[in-house]
Amino acid sequence: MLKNPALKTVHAASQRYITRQVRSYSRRALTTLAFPDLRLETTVQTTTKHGMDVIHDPLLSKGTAFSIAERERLGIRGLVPPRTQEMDKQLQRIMRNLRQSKTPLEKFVFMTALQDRNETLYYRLLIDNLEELSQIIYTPTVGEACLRFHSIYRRARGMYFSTLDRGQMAAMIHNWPHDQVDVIVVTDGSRVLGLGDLGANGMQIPIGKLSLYVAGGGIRPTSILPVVLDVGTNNEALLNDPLYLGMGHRRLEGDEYYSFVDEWVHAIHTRYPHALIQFEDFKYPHAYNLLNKYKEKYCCFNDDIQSTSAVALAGVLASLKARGKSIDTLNEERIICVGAGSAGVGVCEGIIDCMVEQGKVKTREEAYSKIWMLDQYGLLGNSLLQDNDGARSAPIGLGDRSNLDERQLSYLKKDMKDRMSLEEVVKAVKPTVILGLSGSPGVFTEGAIRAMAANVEKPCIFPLSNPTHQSECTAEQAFEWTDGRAIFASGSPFKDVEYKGKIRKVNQINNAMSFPGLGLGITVSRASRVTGKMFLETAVTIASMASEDQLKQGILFPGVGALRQVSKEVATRVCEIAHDEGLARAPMRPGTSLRNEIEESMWVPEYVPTIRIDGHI
Ligand SMILES: O=C([O-])CC(=O)C(=O)O
Ligand SMILES: [Mg+2]
Repeated sequence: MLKNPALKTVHAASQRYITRQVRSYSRRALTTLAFPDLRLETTVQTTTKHGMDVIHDPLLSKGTAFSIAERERLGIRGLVPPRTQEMDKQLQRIMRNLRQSKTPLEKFVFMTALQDRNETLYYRLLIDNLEELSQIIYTPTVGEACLRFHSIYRRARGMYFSTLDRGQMAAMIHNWPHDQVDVIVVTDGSRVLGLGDLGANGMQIPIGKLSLYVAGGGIRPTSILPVVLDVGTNNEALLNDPLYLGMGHRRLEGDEYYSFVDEWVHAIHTRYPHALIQFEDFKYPHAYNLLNKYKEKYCCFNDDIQSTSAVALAGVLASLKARGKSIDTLNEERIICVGAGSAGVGVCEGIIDCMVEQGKVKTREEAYSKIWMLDQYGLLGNSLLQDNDGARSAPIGLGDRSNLDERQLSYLKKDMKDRMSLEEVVKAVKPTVILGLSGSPGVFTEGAIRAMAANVEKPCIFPLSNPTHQSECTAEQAFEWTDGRAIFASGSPFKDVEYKGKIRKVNQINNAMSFPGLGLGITVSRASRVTGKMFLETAVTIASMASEDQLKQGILFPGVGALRQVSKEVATRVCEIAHDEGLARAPMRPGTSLRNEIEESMWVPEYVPTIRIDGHI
């Protein structure tokens, strides 16, 4: 066992037993002068590396925090400044430097550099300042980092599978240095947030999502894998940019595209059969087609469709409570959804599933009748009733309803004119909730929101597109146009708003609230599939987290700062479901509660003594 390369030993161990106990070393070894920092019960990490290789490995490095004994053992004496600095001092220094960076993008580059040097410190900093720093390494700044990926690129992270690699993927996957991978986030960069096709620049999204898996869901940093499937890009600016780092051809489509993804999924499955695959930022309809193709065969889900849906549903359910209603009255809501892509359709399907599950609608069709969907041309309505006054109808050749698929057509309102504007639909429908998943900033117009507020006491206004500048309206607008009565939630963070002398609370409905906990539950239970029930219950769990007092103030659930607590609850529920549905492959440890098991399995960034293994101990 000691002959194994050290990291291999650590990674092959189960999620729970992250590092080995010193107990497994002989007492003789422990009494030697090389181990004065260890006691019998100390947890250690082991490595075969030595000298500069230890300092330059971000998974092993402690920067200035190596103890004298470690410096001796690892051959790094003299290679770092003499004073051993504890983590809290390092954190002070890093935070001071970070705050000196002027722009969010500079902060992003700073954080990436820290992650590349010392992952333990990076995650400690992130966990201690989640609210502030998630806005840098994740939405909204990650959007800007994707736009500039090819100019801020410094150091390799994650894996790229490109059209050059067809036929080679099953071999290539072995280039990844870790034997245990629990969570993979993969994108083809075709619809990055609300920013469109960014090709291989989309890599920052899987990296950012996985940082939240570690910081918010306690997944081990060695067990994550960010992936870009570079099938080309249709983004002209990138195609014409000589510094672009992705493939310089147009996107594969049709069979070529699907067989490319197929090869990758099979390659992944051969090396990492237990890993959870999260599909991220795939454009419509690829997102749905891939999900349908793989969800019954592999442990996978689509974040934009399913976890956005879970958090949006959680938001709507919590808003019912905030309006003094019971959460099982969802069928009484009138919901407008602006956006008919993967996120819009996904969110609405989650709401429909929940209405059906609550049993208050007789048929699925009845549930569809509670949601009015608009795309970029307006309401999905009856084109025979289309108003052809020119101003409102789309130019010839655009807005052709014949390309709507079955899923979108379920929302088509046969008794209403096609392409009605949002304001017209609001006046006709008197919605209680309005959802924005359009990627079109400003589509929640003043007229539409004022018309909504004229009919309901507490209008729920949820502009969910990301990043911030793609939001359908701002928090200030929502409160101003509703005379401060709105229950407001956005996809990207906004600050609370002072309106008429009172602070109005904003909420963030971002899938970040759900996927880390879901991934943790799947990892601990080793669930073989991700099911609809898991998402439904994730929503109900999140919706039950705000106190009565918070609900009264318009707070729907705790924010990103409380992500670890939220993840613990979500993971516990997901584990229970995995066991109930017969999908769990990890046995329950006798005598432990699921919640304890989840808690114990969450990785905590702290320095543990490092031991060099060279076969002599
Ligand atoms: O990344 C985010 O902030 C949420 C998300 O998945 C998206 O907007 O595509
Ligand atoms: Mg996404």
